[in-house]
Amino acid sequence: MSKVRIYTLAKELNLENARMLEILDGLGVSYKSVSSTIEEDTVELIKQIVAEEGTGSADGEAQAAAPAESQATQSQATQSQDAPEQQETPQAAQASATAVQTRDDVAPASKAEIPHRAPVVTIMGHVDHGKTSLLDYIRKTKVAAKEAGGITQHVGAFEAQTSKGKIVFIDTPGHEAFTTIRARGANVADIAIIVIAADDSLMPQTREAIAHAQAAKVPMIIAINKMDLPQANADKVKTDLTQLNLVPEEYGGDLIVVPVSARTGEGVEDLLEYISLNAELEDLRADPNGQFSGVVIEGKVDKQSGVLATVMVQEGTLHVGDFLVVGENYGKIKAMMDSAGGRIKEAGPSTPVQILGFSEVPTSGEKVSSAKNEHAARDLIASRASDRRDAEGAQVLRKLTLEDMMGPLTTVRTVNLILRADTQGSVEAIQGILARKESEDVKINVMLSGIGAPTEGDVLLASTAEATILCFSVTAPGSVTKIADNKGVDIKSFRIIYELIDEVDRLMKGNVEPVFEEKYLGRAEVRMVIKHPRFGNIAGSYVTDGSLKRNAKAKVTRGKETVYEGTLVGLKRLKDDVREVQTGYECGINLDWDGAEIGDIIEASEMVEVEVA
Ligand SMILES: Nc1nc2c(ncn2[C@@H]2O[C@H](COP(=O)(O)OP(=O)(O)OP(=O)(O)O)[C@@H](O)[C@H]2O)c(=O)[nH]1
Repeated sequence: MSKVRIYTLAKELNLENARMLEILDGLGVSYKSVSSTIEEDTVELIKQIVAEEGTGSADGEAQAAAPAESQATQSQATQSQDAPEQQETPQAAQASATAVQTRDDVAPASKAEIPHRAPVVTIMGHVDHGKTSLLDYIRKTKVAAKEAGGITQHVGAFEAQTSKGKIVFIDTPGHEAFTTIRARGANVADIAIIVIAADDSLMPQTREAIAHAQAAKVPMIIAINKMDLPQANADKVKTDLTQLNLVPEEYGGDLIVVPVSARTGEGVEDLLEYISLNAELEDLRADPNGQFSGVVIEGKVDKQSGVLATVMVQEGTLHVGDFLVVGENYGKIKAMMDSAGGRIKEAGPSTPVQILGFSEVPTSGEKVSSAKNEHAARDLIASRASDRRDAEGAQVLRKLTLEDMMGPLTTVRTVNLILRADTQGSVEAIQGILARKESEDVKINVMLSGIGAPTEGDVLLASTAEATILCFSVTAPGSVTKIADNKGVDIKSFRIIYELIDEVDRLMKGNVEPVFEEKYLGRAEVRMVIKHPRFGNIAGSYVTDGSLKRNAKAKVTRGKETVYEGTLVGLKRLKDDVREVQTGYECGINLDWDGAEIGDIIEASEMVEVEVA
């Protein structure tokens, strides 16, 4: 045997994988991941280094006893730049103040001292490829049976105990759950397992699942399932993956591919081991003493208990009696159950808990925070409600700031696309042309391409990744268009390839240099000020030039001085709300400001996009 896998050697020498990679980096050895193989000479060299350092086997026991601690010390130097972020929490600040005196009863202070947490894993893949069976197998073999009761109900996640520690599985398979959570800005999963049946290889939903994981930048592990079947062909799956630019390790890439069978259990231990390895490399940490934050995995109404919500604790610790705030609702935790149905009093990071105490059913993906007491919970809700109102009111204003619309001009931009066409030939032809269009400033990212009409899944992906769906010779069914409209996703269909390419040009150009110009609309003179019980002051005005439009930018001048700049939030003509009032007419103007006085001039303008050649 001449070559050895990195993680096997790490195990043999009782070294953390991270440390092993450091040594390899120091030696200038290139590798793809911890499961890459290294030459025998290198192995010998590493053994010498470890022996000289006196790390590894010699003090292996100590390391094993405190892995978080040892890794912390090793990576302290590199991680210190991350530390300020963590130190901002009051707990952490307090901890750093006391850390010098005693280390025993002190809250973690810097990232390196924050304990590791269990990885949260999601399973995605094509229908019938075995997602549920795989989850069931893991649940059956890796979840400790509860002493009392024993009936585990579906709560949306479960904790598996493996030889490498705890792994938390989101047990709603499929990418809908994944995207719904992500669509709300939360990321729960640390690792995505993409299940591919060995007798079926890559299918449309496999591609979708891969695109979802890539869009979320969540590391993937491929599980080739149904290896027990005589027609299983793992090599075909691996070759097919390379066509998506996903290259398995044994072909020289860095994609981890594990053959498994959910029926016989073959390979499942390996899969769990790879998950733990990956988690170790990701260096997942969370502070159990920090400010609590979590995400709703699932919410439902139970006939007997009432509203039940499964929350994934991401940071801090939850206790029975804590007040929780979700959106603009709050609740007090009356009881907490772990995912196996046992009652618990507290729950730390990476723990899915079922909570009784919410009055409204929270939606998956909603973020959960805690409040000291009921009063603080109400305050938080009040401030959220007011922020929301401000945001709603400011929507028009926001449209007007160039930065918001364009972002910084100097960075490389990416146009995210989902491509749908009638045949594989068309897909390839379009992709070929698009590949030649990329420039230094604008990258084109075809997140997903497929044959046939766009699906609801495409729309979900497009909405989270801000992608445009381009169709060639296929059109979206009405149900999909409706969802796209709701989510603000553009679906564009073309019958001529070059029209589609023109659209891409437009998107690329739009992304690089949209230029906005302020266009004068008209002005009005304030003739009287009317106090309105609900809307504040209304400026009774006469339009002297051009026209005024609702939602236009407004500037109020008094003599030579500009006294206000903001938005014309409402326009009335004889008590009716109107969109526009022309010269020579009287109207009531509602600004988001109450200071207008008789004689003031209100000038309206709007920002318009200028075509760039
Ligand atoms: N032979 C064999 N059959 C399997 C294996 N895993 C799953 N199956 C079978 O494949 C079928 C589909 O399995 P499921 O676990 O329901 O697949 P799924 O991906 O969860 O399907 P959906 O929930 O419908 O998306 C079932 O009949 C399983 O018994 C396996 O490893 N070997």
